[in-house]
Amino acid sequence: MTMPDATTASSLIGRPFAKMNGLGNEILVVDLRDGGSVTPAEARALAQRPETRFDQLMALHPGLDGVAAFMRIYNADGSEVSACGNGTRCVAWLLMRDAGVCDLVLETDAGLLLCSAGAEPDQVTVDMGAPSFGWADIPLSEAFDDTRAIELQLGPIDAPLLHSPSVANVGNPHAIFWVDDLDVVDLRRSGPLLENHPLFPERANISLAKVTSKSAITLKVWERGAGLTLACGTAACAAAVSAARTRRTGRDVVVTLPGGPLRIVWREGDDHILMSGPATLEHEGRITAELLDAAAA
Ligand SMILES: N[C@H](CCC[C@H](N)C(=O)O)C(=O)O
Repeated sequence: MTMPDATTASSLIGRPFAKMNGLGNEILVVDLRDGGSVTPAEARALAQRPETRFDQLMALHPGLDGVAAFMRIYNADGSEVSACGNGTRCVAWLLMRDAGVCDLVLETDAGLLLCSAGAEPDQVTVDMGAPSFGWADIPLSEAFDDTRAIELQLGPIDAPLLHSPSVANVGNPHAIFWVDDLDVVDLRRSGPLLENHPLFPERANISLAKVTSKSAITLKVWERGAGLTLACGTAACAAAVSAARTRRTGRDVVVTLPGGPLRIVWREGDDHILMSGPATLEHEGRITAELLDAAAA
């Protein structure tokens, strides 16, 4: 009798998946509400396959009563995180399609996320909850009283290329550098240095943000655990609230990323962040041992 190897014994075999994207941010949704779980090695294997390639994997598990699903979120490097804005829009779009409803609630470690269908068939709005700005909430390894501009710079001490980022936690940690030119540095080189800077004990998502009006920001993002992506929903949220906190913009902005625009409203009153944008289905399928066999490598 041959012993099953890791792939044939995987709880993922046969589970349905949907390959989607949110403004080009590649998302793989795997439905495990009937059981199963994802290991970091399995996530890394699926991230490499053309059929299932992703920046983030959204694993759906049974949620509390009234919740459509509990989401566990994995970056392409296999690290598990607590928020993914584009991925949440994709999951909401898929589950609203399957249930024939116009709104639902999703749950993550970071809390409950109210999702609703937008005016256009591919548009979804997610209430991402309220941001945190305390240095220990980001988290940072040093105390800063004012997290609208912390002491961090890149480049010559007397003429830094990047400096004084705003930081915010919107379910995950973000550092937003304000620039006049989104190409002032090559994020493929400076992104990993900043993502892994000792100031960020849980690493961080790194953005270059250019304010173009009181209601418009353009953004480039180096994502923690995924690298350069075409879009990052939580970075758009972090940039929007940071721009408002520093009086660079109002609280209702369009954030344009390389993959396209997101509308972010930082609501007065409860300080919840409402993120609106598209969710696109590419194809659906089921997980096979072949798709996972890189995990055994
Ligand atoms: N890389 C992020 C998770 C995904 C964020 C992004 N894809 C989004 O749409 O929010 C992190 O490690 O916190």
